[in-house]
Amino acid sequence: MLTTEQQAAVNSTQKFILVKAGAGTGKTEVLSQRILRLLQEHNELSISDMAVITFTNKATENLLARLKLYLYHHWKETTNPDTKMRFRYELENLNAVQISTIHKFCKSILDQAGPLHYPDFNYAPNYSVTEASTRQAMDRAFEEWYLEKNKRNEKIQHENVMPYHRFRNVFEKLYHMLRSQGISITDALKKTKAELSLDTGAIRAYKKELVELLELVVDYHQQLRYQTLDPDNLLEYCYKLLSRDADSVSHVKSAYKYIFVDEFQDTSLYQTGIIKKICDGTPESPSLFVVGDSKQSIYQFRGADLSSYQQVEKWIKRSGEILSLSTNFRSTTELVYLVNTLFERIKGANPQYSFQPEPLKPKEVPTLPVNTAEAYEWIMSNEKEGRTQPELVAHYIQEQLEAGKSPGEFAILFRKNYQMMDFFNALSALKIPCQLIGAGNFYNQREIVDTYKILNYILSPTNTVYAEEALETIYIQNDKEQLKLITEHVVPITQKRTPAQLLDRLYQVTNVRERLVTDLPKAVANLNKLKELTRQLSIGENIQLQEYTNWLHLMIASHKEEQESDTADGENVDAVTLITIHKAKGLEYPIVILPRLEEAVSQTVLAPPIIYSHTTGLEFSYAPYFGDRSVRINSNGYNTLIQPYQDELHSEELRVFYVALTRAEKKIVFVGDEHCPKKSICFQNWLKLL
Ligand SMILES: Nc1ncnc2c1ncn2[C@@H]1O[C@H](COP(=O)(O)OP(=O)(O)OP(=O)(O)O)[C@@H](O)[C@H]1O
Repeated sequence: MLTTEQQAAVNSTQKFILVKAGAGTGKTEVLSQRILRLLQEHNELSISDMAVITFTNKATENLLARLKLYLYHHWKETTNPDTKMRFRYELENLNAVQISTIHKFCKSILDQAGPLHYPDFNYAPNYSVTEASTRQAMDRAFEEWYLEKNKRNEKIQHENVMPYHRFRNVFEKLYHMLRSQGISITDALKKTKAELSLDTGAIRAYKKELVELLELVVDYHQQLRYQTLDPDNLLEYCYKLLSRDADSVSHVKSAYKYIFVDEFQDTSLYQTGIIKKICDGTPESPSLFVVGDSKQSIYQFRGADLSSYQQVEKWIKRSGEILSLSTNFRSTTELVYLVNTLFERIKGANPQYSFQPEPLKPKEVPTLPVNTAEAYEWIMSNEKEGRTQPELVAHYIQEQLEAGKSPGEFAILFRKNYQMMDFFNALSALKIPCQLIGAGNFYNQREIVDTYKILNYILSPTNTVYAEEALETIYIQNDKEQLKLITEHVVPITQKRTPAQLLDRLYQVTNVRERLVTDLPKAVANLNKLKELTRQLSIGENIQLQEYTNWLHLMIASHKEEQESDTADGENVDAVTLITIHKAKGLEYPIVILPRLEEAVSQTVLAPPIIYSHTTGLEFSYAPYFGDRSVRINSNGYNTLIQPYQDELHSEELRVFYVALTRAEKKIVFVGDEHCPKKSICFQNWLKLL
């Protein structure tokens, strides 16, 4: 039974509606019920008159399943033959209607309008969507720029602070960040150039190089984009198209009478722009129904922008209706109180974080004092002494299964993709049925990511960050002697061997395959596969280790989150689910296990060499590559930017943590380590506030 608040959202007759509410309060539920109500009340309406935008492929599946169920029930219950026929038709059409991610929605608009030829954006009739064009543009720009510098005998300032491959890496991240956040690169260049005239000496030289490279990359990317668009382009182009081409706007308006957006807190600047172009308040404008929770905005790295969400909120406040829901239907009273108390305290201790705790109401009013300790338990590892988290968790689940629980009740939620494999292997070793969601991609397996880390070390053995990262890998397993072997036997031959030969050498020197083959045969198979892929990659191309490492990085990064379909993921099987917190958004599980709570955001993420200021453009902080790395060269604006930047990163971590905790229906199992440093900003230390 819907609550009064929920009914208000389902039945509101306003044209623009925002439902703003915390986790588990039924936002997706009211969105689905509203669709059903509209179909029931308007005989002429079909679900194909609606566009439903979700955030991930997983969320699309989830919503489709709910709609299918409601349509089916209505079809079954109705006695009116016309209605029966209509609902049967709707059910059959459900898979063909526009229920999709924003990327697919934009693609459908571009496909309908294209091919197009504007001076700053165009695309071929048969364009494909891939990440490859960014890499190609980057390759060409770097190659050309370095050549040109050499030809003119000009010194490259960045060589003082980082080797070629690292510079490329840093630059690629910068370019991706600017584009995914919808920052106009023309503006970024203009602002940086304006500051450049105020800078002097080395700072000016560094900035000048960044500007030169950015201009080149943009130029090449523009040329390549005719045939291949990347996911960021889809949103950018769709926005530009709708801003300039009134016919395209009219076409979308006539195609849809209703637009629904789930998880609107993860909207980006472009997405907001697209929605506002379509739902512009004119009589032909489709109605808009959006649901969101600012506490669950966790896709900043892909361009999610809370200020865009807040703008839409203001706009809907003026032209429509804002509704809220307060009862959490997902979790037990103890869990609801736990979440309320914990986030209130974390925010109290860290007022600088952009996170507004809003207490949730439990579905049943408690009569006795609520004991939040019943909502969770702890598992403490001691990784240093070999009491590892994957093993402890696997044994915990085994005991629970012996006590009568079923595997399908458990979900292990991870902060990072690469953390999953060890747990999967530990569960498999105990023959516990388990399914990995969305991590079935080769390049994100731990052994491949570890190979990338080792290659970074081989390329820059004096870099302490790389050395630390290398120690943690499956190659080294914190054995400094192993690292020494690599330094002595692999580092000196980097120039003389192909990447495939170097991998072979690395495997031999570290004995990695022999050490892993019994416990992790799949990891060994993957390492062999990587070597074969590498061999094929170098055939016909004289590829150097630096380029190879860049390529590997791109493979890992571009498969990072769900850009591509992940519909092959198993549904409704009685198995323990292993999934990232990001992918679990919108989903729910009886018992949630949260491992690796002691892991903090890495220093490389917390202090990136280049960041962007909306007033002064690109700002940087570099440590000299040779010599004393503690003496940094910072551009004028970097120091004032970095603290708010880090606060924002930690705010996002807090939101990720909120999403994780609110997935649970009955219980949460926290998994931390006895050696978690007291001062580290991590989930484990936040939990001490309980
Ligand atoms: N009125 C209700 N009565 C019983 N159960 C409900 C009611 N409303 C929602 N639920 C259930 O509560 C759970 C959470 O609902 P839903 O997933 O729609 O919440 P949400 O606000 O979208 O959550 P999140 O923000 O975490 O994605 C679901 O299992 C849903 O079926």
